[in-house]
Amino acid sequence: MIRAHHAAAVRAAEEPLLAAGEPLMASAAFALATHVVAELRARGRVAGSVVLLVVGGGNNGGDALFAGTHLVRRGCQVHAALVSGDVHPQGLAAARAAGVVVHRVLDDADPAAAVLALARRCGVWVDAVTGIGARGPLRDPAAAVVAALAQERAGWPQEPVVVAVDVPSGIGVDDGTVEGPVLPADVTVTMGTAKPGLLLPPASGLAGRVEVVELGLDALAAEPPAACSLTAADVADLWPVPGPDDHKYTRGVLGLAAGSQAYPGAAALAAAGALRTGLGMVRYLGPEVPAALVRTRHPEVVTVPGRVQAWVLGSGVGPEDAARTHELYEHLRAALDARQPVVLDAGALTLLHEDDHLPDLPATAVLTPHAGELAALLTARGEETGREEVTAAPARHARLAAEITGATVLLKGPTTVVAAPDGPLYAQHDATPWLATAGAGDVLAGVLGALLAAYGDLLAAGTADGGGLPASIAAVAALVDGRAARLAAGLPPEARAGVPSWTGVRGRSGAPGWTGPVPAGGPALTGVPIAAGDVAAALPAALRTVLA
Ligand SMILES: NC(=O)C1=CN([C@@H]2O[C@H](COP(=O)(O)OP(=O)(O)OC[C@H]3O[C@@H](n4cnc5c(N)ncnc54)[C@H](O)[C@@H]3O)[C@@H](O)[C@H]2O)[C@@H](O)CC1
Ligand SMILES: Nc1ncnc2c1ncn2[C@@H]1O[C@H](COP(=O)(O)OP(=O)(O)O)[C@@H](O)[C@H]1O
Ligand SMILES: [K+]
Repeated sequence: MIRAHHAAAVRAAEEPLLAAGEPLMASAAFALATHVVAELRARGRVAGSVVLLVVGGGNNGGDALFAGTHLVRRGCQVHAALVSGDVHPQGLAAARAAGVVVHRVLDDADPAAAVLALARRCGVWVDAVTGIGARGPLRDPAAAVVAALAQERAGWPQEPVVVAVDVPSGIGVDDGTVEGPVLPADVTVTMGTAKPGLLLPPASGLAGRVEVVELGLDALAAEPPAACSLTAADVADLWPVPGPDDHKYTRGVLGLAAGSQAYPGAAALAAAGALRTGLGMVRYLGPEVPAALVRTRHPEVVTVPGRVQAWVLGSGVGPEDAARTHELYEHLRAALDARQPVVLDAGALTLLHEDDHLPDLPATAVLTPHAGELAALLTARGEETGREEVTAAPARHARLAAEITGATVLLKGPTTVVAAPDGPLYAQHDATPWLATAGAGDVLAGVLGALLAAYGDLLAAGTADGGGLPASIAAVAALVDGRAARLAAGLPPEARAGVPSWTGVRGRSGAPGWTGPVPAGGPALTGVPIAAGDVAAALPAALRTVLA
């Protein structure tokens, strides 16, 4: 699990160490320099490379200035552009003494142009404008400098190498929002622990590879993270594996009330996802057209009522289908009365648009909206919200919906965000954009429902919030579903797997003095198109990569 903590928690954990005289900044700076050197070495050579430090007014800039002293010793030519009038004094003195060339760009009529002219000669840009001390989006002059660098880099996406210190300056460190200019990083070297903004979208998309520098912030180990991302090892911990005494009822029975006369396919896709996740039985309840399709495609599925341990409700049900929506309502009431976990997808989400006919939901109810559905739900419940607002701040809106309804919310999108009314946020970036295809959500609902069914008796017997278990189950479902999508698309199972491959050193045309690294190129893996059924079919292969 990658754990991320809020800025305030990091400060609190640093306090006793700083009071005891621990040289945290020296450690941070050395680690930063080591990572810059590693990036340079991976791309060619270290000595002779030209490095730009973009230095702000706090300790984040201090990290970079001290790192600069190490880089000079490794033979780099290091320039520091000071974008604040008041930078870390000891860091500045040490940098000067070591031979870092200091540029007071604020004395220039156009600081952004001055930094840009300098940057064009440098193969590595170290973004040390702000870290956890940032308040709001970047302000000028730092904002103008960062905007100019970001624009320059957009034209040369593979050069220079951008290394962000702690976080890419300008992101919402605690919530992952991006409300002003940010320079996208190739690597973020983050101090002590990850920060939520490195995991949560949209800011997570600007962080590149994240390297966590161990600073011995022991106090954080005892605290629940503010946000986290599960990894393959967490799947192995949570995935239900049958023992010798298990039978189909102990393995879990999923009640599936999905699909309709108009959208029968959703029933078959959700069943496919559930069956390949592993459970005792899928029991399908619905009209004859989808029921017949499910029986044909999946003869294992039972289509008569009976005992279940969890439900998937609503995939493939349109809000105009009043009769089917009423059936969903009856299933939901019964599930809540029996304390059974339940997935509310698509048409079942509209049941929550009014709050006077249902009790507050428990966290064992998991909502699976995409951004549009979440915006509609929030608006119906008195929080006027558009789809774009959800996309700009997914974590905040998922949490809000969880607080309003009491349920756990799995918000679908490029990064899946899971929020319960309290506890950590989960951010899973395991899939591929090829997954954005009709029916993919139905498969995911089936995967999630099957996992909840396997944990059904435990969740029904436990506390109403399931002790945070429903949120971690939802994150695991997104992870495995995302991996299956990647494998189906012909991609390696891990998203963001390691450093992109770069080799060689060449000069940058029109950039005299350029001595930095340049990527060898070669097309990135794009993968191939997939249909939702392919994702379900790839689930066993995806599980082989995590349960072996
Ligand atoms: N406390 C410590 O000794 C350690 C701190 N560390 C580093 O120090 C950083 C935190 O340092 P600080 O608390 O000094 O804060 P930062 O350096 O993150 O930010 C504070 C500076 O940014 C400016 N600033 C704030 N908001 C701004 C905005 N919106 N636009 C433009 N400028 C803005 C402030 O005026 C101030 O100069 C961490 O992110 C980490 O990089 C590490 O060296 C580990 C040890
Ligand atoms: N850009 C993207 N990158 C990766 N995954 C995506 C992206 N956009 C959507 N997804 C995923 O694709 C699936 C689409 O589900 P959904 O929108 O419910 O489709 P449907 O309702 O047709 O089944 C979800 O798992 C979602 O998280
Ligand atoms: K930074």
